[in-house]
Amino acid sequence: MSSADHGPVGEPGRHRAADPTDAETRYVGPVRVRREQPPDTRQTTDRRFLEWVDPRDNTLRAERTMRDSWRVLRIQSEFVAGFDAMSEVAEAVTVFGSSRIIPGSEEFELGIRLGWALGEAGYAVITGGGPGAMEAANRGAWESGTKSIGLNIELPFEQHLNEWVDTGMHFRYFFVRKTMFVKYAQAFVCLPGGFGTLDEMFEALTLVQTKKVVRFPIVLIGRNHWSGLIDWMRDVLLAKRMISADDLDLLHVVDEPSEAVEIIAAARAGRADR
Ligand SMILES: CC(C)=CCNc1ncnc2c1ncn2[C@@H]1O[C@H](COP(=O)(O)O)[C@@H](O)[C@H]1O
Repeated sequence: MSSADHGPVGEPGRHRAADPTDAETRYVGPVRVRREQPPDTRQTTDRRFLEWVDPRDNTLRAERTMRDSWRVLRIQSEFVAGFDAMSEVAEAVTVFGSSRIIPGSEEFELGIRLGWALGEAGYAVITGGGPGAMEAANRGAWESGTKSIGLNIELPFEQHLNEWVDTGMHFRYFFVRKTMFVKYAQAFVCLPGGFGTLDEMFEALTLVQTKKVVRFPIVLIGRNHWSGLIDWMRDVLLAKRMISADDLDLLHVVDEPSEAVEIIAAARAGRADR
């Protein structure tokens, strides 16, 4: 190869990464990218997808139309890869919970015990694959010997699948990943958590309330953490008739993993009686 293939010899900066092991590597979906300008780490696929474009600007509008068409294919491929990866999952429970709790804390231990109890009862455990409660539940699942699944998401900062995942996927689109959480699980268990956990809990709740999924228990573990929210639902939402009394029964609040497993097993028995 001539030096012309590499650009002018001696041009400042051109040959700095001569040792290929020095080049930084990142993944854009299935594509490995090296030797580039640092990516704008705030730019995730979801963010670009949801970004507003002024349709009165003809150039931008034409670009958006083309980009969105390609995007549909990428979204499709993410669904296909997800369906393939999950096709052998039999009975499973999805566990949500704070990404911020730390190993050694009481809540982390609770997550481990939950993953373990679900595994012992014969369920695979699905989580968001990240740190905190997700890692704890995956760890308990792994240690029990059951399938330990992590469905990770691209976020504006670097993401790792926790080390206790045996089947892992990395999604670019939030809504594709959310479909997987519901489609392959027979129940949701929420450990204490923040906005992400609440989002996942309310999504499940509306799916059950509108009967998009049936006989699908949603168990909240940690009375201390959840009781204020339940009280607010009763005192405000129910009092104003924005929900009905049965809607409150869709949430089971418990303290112990074994109670969660009992509720899930009872729903399984109900499904078997159908
Ligand atoms: C240290 C840190 C913030 C890492 C974030 N890394 C994450 N990786 C994977 N899933 C996540 C992450 N953060 C939030 N989630 C999703 O949102 C929920 C937790 O959100 P939160 O921490 O409660 O609001 C999890 O159940 C998970 O499905």
